[in-house]
Amino acid sequence: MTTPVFIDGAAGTTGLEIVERLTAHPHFEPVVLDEARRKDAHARREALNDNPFAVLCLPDDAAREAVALVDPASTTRIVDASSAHRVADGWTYGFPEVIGRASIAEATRVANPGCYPTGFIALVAPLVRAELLPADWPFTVNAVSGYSGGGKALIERFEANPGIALRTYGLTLDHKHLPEMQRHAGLEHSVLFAPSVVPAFRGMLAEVPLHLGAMRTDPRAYALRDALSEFYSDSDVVHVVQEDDTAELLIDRDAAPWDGMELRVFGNEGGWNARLIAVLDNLGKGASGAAIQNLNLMAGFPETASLHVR
Ligand SMILES: NC(=O)C1=CN([C@@H]2O[C@H](COP(=O)(O)OP(=O)(O)OC[C@H]3O[C@@H](n4cnc5c(N)ncnc54)[C@H](OP(=O)(O)O)[C@@H]3O)[C@@H](O)[C@H]2O)C=CC1
Ligand SMILES: CC(=O)N[C@@H](CCC(=O)OP(=O)(O)O)C(=O)O
Repeated sequence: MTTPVFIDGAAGTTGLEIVERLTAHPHFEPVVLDEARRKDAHARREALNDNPFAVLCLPDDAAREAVALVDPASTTRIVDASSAHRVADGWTYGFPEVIGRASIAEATRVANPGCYPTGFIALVAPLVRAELLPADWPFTVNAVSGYSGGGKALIERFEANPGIALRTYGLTLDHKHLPEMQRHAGLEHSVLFAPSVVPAFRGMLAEVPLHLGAMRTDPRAYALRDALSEFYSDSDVVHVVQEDDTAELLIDRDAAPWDGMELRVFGNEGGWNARLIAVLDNLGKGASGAAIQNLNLMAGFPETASLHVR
């Protein structure tokens, strides 16, 4: 006996990966609408109300519309992969390691984190909570994503233009991920965010460079690594790399799907300056993998069932 999960937006980039993971899942089965009905409001309303779980893999406006289609008396529990509800009242932020697994387990409305915020919040939230980094610090995050991060439109653009070697964007400094980064990392100020896209299908590096010597909390790089390591010690998804002597980090053009995340802390001699770097798959822990992890916790199944964790 498997538990049905309706995927609204199953034909999209994130939706397809969720269907793939749920098809291989021992306890869930994906429910999708056929091509003729996948945007039909009546068919979607029925599927949204008649299944115990629904995952929204839609643009923000369509995700809000989907939530409005759910009858207030319906028992359907929702995971929204869009950015529509990540700082909204009544929604639980779907980052089990940071928010707490119990909060996800009992939630009826879960907002999946954005891919870039997943890396940033994973690095910064535990260190701010431990008062190693000041909550009022002017944080910067530099990040690189595979082009699937922009959904079908950006995939088409990159695949039609193989000459693009790098695209930096967010140049108006008002990226839609700023509110969730500030809120869920527990910061007093908005983050300065510099995202770029490279010609690899999937993959992501999110980096927070820090002048530790200028902070009143006066931490050292090794202390940050130790604190992160302790914080994630019970996670089978997030892994903190110890004693890091890696000279470079690469994004592969043809990487396989991956639902884990690695956190790395590099420091100069003396540990006065640091580069905190999260390595993840924008479509894995940054989207579909996180959605499955949240569904597993909500349904009481093993947290990593059907996840690609190594
Ligand atoms: N790609 C990523 O790495 C990540 C994406 N997300 C979020 O997940 C959501 C989906 O993104 P992504 O999969 O990349 O986007 P895509 O553009 O690849 O897919 C979106 C899908 O939604 C469908 N759709 C649009 N409007 C409706 C509607 N009214 N009813 C039913 N279906 C509709 C689209 O249909 P059609 O095929 O006809 O266009 C498309 O299939 C977005 O909110 C995105 O921000 C979150 C984290 C990471
Ligand atoms: C490369 C690229 O375009 N990335 C997307 C974010 C992808 C993601 O995290 O999705 P959400 O917006 O739902 O959070 C962007 O910058 O808007």
